[in-house]
Amino acid sequence: MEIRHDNDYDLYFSTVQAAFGRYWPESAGSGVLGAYEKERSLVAFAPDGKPVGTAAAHSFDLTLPGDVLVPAAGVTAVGVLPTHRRQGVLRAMMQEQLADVRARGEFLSVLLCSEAVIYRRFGYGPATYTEQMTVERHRTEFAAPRGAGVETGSIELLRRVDCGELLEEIYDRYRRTQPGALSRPHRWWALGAGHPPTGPEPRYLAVHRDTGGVANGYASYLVTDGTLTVDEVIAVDDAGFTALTQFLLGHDLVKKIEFKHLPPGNPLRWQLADLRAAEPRGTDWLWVRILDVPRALTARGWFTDGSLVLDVTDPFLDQDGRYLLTVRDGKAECTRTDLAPDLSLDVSDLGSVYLGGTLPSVLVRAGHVRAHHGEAAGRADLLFRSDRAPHCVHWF
Ligand SMILES: CC(=O)SCCNC(=O)CCNC(=O)[C@H](O)C(C)(C)COP(=O)(O)OP(=O)(O)OC[C@H]1O[C@@H](n2cnc3c(N)ncnc32)[C@H](O)[C@@H]1OP(=O)(O)O
Repeated sequence: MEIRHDNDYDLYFSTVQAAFGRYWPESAGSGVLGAYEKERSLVAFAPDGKPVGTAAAHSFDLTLPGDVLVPAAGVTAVGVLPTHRRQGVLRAMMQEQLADVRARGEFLSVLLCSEAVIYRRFGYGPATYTEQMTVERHRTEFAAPRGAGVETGSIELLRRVDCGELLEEIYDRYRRTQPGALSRPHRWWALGAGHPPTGPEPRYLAVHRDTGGVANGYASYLVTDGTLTVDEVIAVDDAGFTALTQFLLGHDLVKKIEFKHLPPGNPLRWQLADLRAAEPRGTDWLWVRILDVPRALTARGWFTDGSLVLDVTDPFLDQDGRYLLTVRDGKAECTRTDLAPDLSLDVSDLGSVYLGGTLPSVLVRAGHVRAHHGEAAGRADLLFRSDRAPHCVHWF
């Protein structure tokens, strides 16, 4: 099998379509597939020269805990023709792609997976989670606010087509302080790539402005058949989030409001008079693959002093290693060590805990991670925590 880089769009696009068995309406050069980066598109060819698989990557910035922005490969469009599955095509493409990511100097790769059983073997672990929430209109009464978050700004209603670059600017401010968020390059907005509100589908946009008139949040929504569906609520602070959710929940002539993407730990349920009116349903979202343990661990911000010895296995890249992680005053050092380990874990589990969205102790209790003494899991929980729950709304 041969894997070629730098493929023409038509070859790449037609192979992705065949692998997924779909005809997407988007024509060449538009939508999420149009956002492809030629030099990062891989196509696998069978010995007879037929293209049988694809894997591509977008160049994103990922926000780490501590408001640190780092480049990350956003893996996408992975597919193998149904006639050539379970013959190692994906495995070969993953090897090639991770080597390419590393050659570019990136130490993180991220993806959204179609099935949760595929990517752990390649070193990816679920690292951010997202919540859906449905609230019936007649149960949307807010509890009387007492403290912070009381809103005095304003909301303007716009159509998607009238927003210009306003959403892009708000999103960019928001994602810089939200761990787990990905950049949405300008090209994506221009191409209408990704899910609403990036895409061209008709949407209403509630844009929030603070008391000084500065736009600092938006919510994208549409009403169909009595349901108001909210694609995303993006706000740079809690006051904006509260004002936008209050606006959406107060919409007349709808039976229910469905939030598709809320960050774990958001305050909405607690703001309703009826706590049970909004039961969250969670799912995994962004999966993280660490390619260079010391670089990854020293890049993020830390919030508790301490140290841990981590025995990390990485069978896919054949690069096991034992590391001493020492955190002082928000900064980490990470060096190879021969000291006895506190935790033994696969690199996919390190990816899961990296952004602070998965507790190491849960992975210990699940039997994924081995704790070598009674204090190890608790110490890891404290150390890996983030300043806020990681969340990613970007679809790619
Ligand atoms: C980031 C994204 O783009 S997510 C989108 C992923 N793509 C899809 O879901 C499209 C439909 N599916 C496909 O195209 C293919 O089935 C793929 C890409 C998922 C797998 O491609 P294949 O070439 O068949 O995988 P390959 O033969 O290399 O298998 C590698 C390993 O993964 C396992 N595996 C692959 N796909 C699956 C699956 N869907 N479920 C469970 N195990 C799987 C194989 O059994 C094999 O296991 P092993 O490590 O024990 O040997």
